[in-house]
Amino acid sequence: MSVEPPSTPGPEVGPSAPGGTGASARPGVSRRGLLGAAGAAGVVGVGAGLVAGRQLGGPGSAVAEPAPAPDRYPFLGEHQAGIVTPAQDRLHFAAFDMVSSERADLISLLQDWTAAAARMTQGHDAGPFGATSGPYDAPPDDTGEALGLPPARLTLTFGFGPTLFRLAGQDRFGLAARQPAALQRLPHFPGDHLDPQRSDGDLCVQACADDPQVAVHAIRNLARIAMGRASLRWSQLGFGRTSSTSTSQATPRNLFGFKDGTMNLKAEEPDLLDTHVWVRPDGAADRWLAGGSYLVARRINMTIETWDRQPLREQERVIGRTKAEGAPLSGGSEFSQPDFALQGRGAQPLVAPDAHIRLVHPDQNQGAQMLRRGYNFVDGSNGLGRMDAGLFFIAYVSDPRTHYIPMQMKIARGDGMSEYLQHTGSGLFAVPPGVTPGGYLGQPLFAA
Ligand SMILES: C=CC1=C(C)c2cc3[nH]c(cc4nc(cc5[nH]c(cc1n2)c(C)c5CCC(=O)O)C(CCC(=O)O)=C4C)c(C)c3C=C
Ligand SMILES: [Fe+2]
Repeated sequence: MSVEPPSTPGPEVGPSAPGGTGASARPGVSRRGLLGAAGAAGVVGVGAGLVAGRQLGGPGSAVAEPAPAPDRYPFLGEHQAGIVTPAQDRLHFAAFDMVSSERADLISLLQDWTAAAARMTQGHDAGPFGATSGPYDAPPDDTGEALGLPPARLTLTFGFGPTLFRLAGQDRFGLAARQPAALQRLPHFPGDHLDPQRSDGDLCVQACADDPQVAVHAIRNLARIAMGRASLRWSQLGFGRTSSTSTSQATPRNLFGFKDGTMNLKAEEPDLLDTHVWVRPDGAADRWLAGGSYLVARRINMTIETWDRQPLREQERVIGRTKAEGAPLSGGSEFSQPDFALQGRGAQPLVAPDAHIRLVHPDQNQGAQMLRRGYNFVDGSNGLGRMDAGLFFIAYVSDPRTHYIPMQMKIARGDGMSEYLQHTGSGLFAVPPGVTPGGYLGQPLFAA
C-alpha cells in the first residue's frame, strides 16, 4: 500500500507552516498524521507517496512485522471504496445541495473533497496543516475531534443526484446532456411518507467507519470545506451495520432482531458484481459512469413496539426465516436456498406467499440482485413512547430501473413486513468510478 507523508505547506503560508518558526505559527504537532502513515499518493492536492513496509528491529532485521489487520482502505482505485469494502460498524450519510451555480465551483469543490477524503481515509487531518498548526489567525483546516483516533477503516463514497444535472428544467452546470437515463428521482411508492428534508440532494457522501467520531468528523469537515459552494441538506447517522458485504464477516442483525445480509452480494463474487452493481454504460450520456454504480438510500422507520408484541411464529412468518439462525422456513441452515414450493400442514407453503424473502428473491425479480449496505438507526423518541427507529437502507445497483424500483413496488404492495414499515426518506445518486492518481472525484463527467 502506498503511504502519504505529512503534507508540505502551501506557499501562501510561509513561515507559519507546521514546524516553522514564524511568529504566527501555532505551537503543537500536526495531528493524526502521527498515527496514520498509509495514504493516497497522486491525488490532486495531495503530496507524493512513499512505500509502506515497516520492519521490526530496524534496518537489517530479518523479522518482518506480521501483517496487521488493515485499519485503512486505499482511497484510489477502479471503484470507490465503501461499496464492496467490508461494511464497517458506523455510518454518517449526508446529502448536500449546491448553493453556487458556477460549474467552476462544482469542480473545485470535488477537487477539494478529493484531497480531503484522500487524507482523512488514511487517518490524517482534513487539510495539510491540521487542527493545531497553520496560521494562528486563520481557522484551522481540520476541526480536531479526530485527533488521536485511528483511521477506523473510514471510507468516503460520493454520489451525484439527478438535480445536479437538471433542476426545474434548468441545466445548472452544463451537465444536462450527461444525465444518465436511469438517474431520476425515485417514483412514489404506495405507503411512502417521505420528508423532503430527509430526501434527495445534489450530492451525497456516505462515510463509514468503525468509530462514529471518525465518520462524523469526516462529514463535518467535508461540509466545512464546501461552505459557499454547497450546503448540507440532510444527514443520517447509523449505529450498526445490517449487512455483510464480504464472506469474511458474520451476518449482523437488524432492529427486528433478525439476521440481515445473509444472501447479500459479496466482494468475493466479482462476476455477480459486474452484472448487478457496476454500471455498464449504454450510451454517450452515461459513459462517464463506467465502473461506478447507483446508490439507493431509503430511511425506513420500523414500528418496533408493534413488532415486539408479535408472537415469534408471526415474526418468522413475516420474514420467512428463523430468528435464531436465519435459516429459511423451508429448512436447512442460514445459507441454504429457500424452497418456495415446499408445503407444510394444510398444504400451506412453509415460506408464506407474502414473506419478505419470497418477494425479494432473485427468482421472483427477473434475476435482479443488489449489494445492500444498510444501517440501524435510532433518532430519539417521538414523545408518545415510541422510538424513532429503523433501518437506513442503502443499496448499490447497476440500474435502479431493473434492480430496485420493481422490487420496492412489490414490497410496498404485497410484503407482510410493510405493515411495520414507513419510508420517511429517499434518494437516488449516481456514484462515479474510483479516483485515479492525479485525478479527482467525478472527473470523467467534466471531460470534454
Ligand atoms: C427493495 C429492496 C429491499 C428493501 C427496501 C428491504 C427492506 C428490508 N429488509 C429487511 C430485512 C431482511 N431482508 C432480507 C433479505 C433481502 N432483502 C432484500 C431487499 C430489500 N429489503 C433483498 C434483495 C434480500 C435478499 C434476498 C435474496 O437474495 O434471497 C432478509 C433475509 C436475510 C438476508 O438475506 O439478508 C431480512 C431479515 C428489513 C428489516 C427491511 C426494512 C426495514
Ligand atoms: Fe430486505
